[in-house]
Parts: sequence; structure tokens; C-alpha cells
Amino acid sequence: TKAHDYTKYNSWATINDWAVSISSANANLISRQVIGNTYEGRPMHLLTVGKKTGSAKPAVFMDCGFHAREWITHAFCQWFVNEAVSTYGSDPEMTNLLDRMDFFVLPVFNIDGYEYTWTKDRMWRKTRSKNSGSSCIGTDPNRNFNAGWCTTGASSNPCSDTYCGSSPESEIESKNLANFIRTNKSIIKAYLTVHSYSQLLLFPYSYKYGLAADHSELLSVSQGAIAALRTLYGTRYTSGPGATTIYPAAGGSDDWAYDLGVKYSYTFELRDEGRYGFLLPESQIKPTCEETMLAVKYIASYVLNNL
Ligand SMILES: NCCCCC[C@@H](C[SeH])C(=O)O
Ligand SMILES: [Zn+2]
Ligand SMILES: [Zn+2]
Repeated sequence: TKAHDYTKYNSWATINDWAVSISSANANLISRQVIGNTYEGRPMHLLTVGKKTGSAKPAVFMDCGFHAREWITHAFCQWFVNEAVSTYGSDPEMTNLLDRMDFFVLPVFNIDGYEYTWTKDRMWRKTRSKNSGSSCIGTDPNRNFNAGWCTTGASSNPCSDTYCGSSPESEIESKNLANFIRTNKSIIKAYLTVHSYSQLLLFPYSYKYGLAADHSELLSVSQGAIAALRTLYGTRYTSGPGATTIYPAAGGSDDWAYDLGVKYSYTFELRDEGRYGFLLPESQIKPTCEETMLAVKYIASYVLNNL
């Protein structure tokens, strides 16, 4: 497999090897577990990043690669893990975060779809599961969670790119993630799901126009996060509830996590605003990841200070 490079888009085989090597090279800060397999049988590796204290710490759960074509997101999760272990001990904020919290990082949620974008169709979005009664493949995993499931901004047509699936958590990938979060919900204080593109920081709800109970707090934290992001290169983000800030969309993992009780639940839409879209050039991986680090650290620090 090709050598891993944080400033390039890496294939799943390379990411998989990277996960093994970075966790064994930083055994004091990273542990690795499989939370289940994908439809095509690939193991979903979850990295737990944080100082090992032997006791459960409050945690942030972050996933990347929900949608296969959103390659900058896979790159960000890899960047985050490396930045965390590389700046532990030197960056006071990151050191504090890793001493007192854990980050559950799922670098690639939709592995089957990601592989498919490398081999067959760069613009693929969905999972790669077979839909009974249809020749069309895949479900949109971000319409597949039990949160207003399939009521708005989703399609019940298996051939649609926003197909909600045959039922909530019909996708094994969704089931694996939901099971992990349900099992660990007492320690998971924040859920971050990283998508692209549009430069947005979204929070519940997307399945209805009604404001979340924690709307004002979620809004103010998001405003602080995008202000922090903007300090590096001036990149402008917009934040707000999904339904009014992007579009109504039911079945999202963020809405589901929020209704489960994970208060700080956010969806990132990374660079850009459409010039390159999903085909963001590799030259933008570093700046995109560096600025996004600031937003993620802002949110995590806020959560830690408001436990
Ligand atoms: N839970 C819905 C959050 C808003 C929509 C996010 C975008 C990411 Se590509 C989508 O899933 O269409
Ligand atoms: Zn997406
Ligand atoms: Zn998107």
C-alpha cells in the first residue's frame, strides 16, 4: 500500500495501515477498536485519543467519511489524530483536552463507499448495500437514523442519493455507530460529524423547523467555533440549525444523537463553497485541516468547561 501522507488523499488501505501504526506508536494516547464491519465486510476502526487514565473520561465522538465523495473529511480525521498526539505536551489547550477527555474518532464511517469512489465513481455518496426489489445500490447514511426518519428532505426511492433506507438503522454502518453511542452515551458529551462542502456549522434540528431546547447555547458555541476558525485564514463559515441554514433533512445522525441526549451535536460542512466542491485540491488539505482544528478544539474546550 502507498505511503501515508497527511497532505494527500489516502486510500482506505493506506488509512487502515496508518491507524494501526499511529496507535501502536502512541500507545499512551491512542487505542484502537473495531465497532463492527461494513456491508462488504470491512472493519470500522475507532480510535480513542486521550491520556490513558484507567477510568472513563468525558468524551467527544467525531466521525468522518459519512458520504464517500467528501474526501476532505477523511483527511481531517487523520489530521486531527496526528495533531492531537503531536501537540500533546506542547500545546496547553490540546494537552488539557487529552488529559481530561477522550476523543472517539471514526476516520472512515462509509468505507465501502469510499473504496468505490477510488475505484469506480468519484462522486458516489451513499453506502453500497443492495436494495431488495431495485437495481439501485446504497442508502444515504445521513438519512438513515431514527430522527424524524424519512419525513422530510429524504427519498424512499432506492435510486435517490438521499434514499432513507428500508428502515432506521437499516445500514449496518449506521447500526454499528448508533450501538456504540447508545452504549457510551453516559460519557459522550459531544457528537461531531464531518461532511463537506459549504463551510457551515450546523446543529439540530434538520428534521423540523422547531428550535432545539438548547438552541441559544448551541448557537453561541457554534458562533465561537466559527470565529476561532476564521482567525487563521479568514475562512467564513455560517452556523445555525440545519433546517433553516442548509435544508430540511430527516434521519440525520446529529439530530438522532441530540435526541438521545448528546447535547453538543454538530454537523460540519468543510471547504469550499462550490468552486471545487467535493474535488477540493490536495493543496487545500493543510489549510482546511488547520482551521478546522481551531473550531473542534473550541467546541471541546467549551464542553470540558461546562461539564
Ligand atoms: N442532519 C442533517 C445535517 C444537514 C445536512 C448535512 C448534509 C451533509 Se452532505 C447532508 O447530509 O445532506
Ligand atoms: Zn455529507
Ligand atoms: Zn455536504
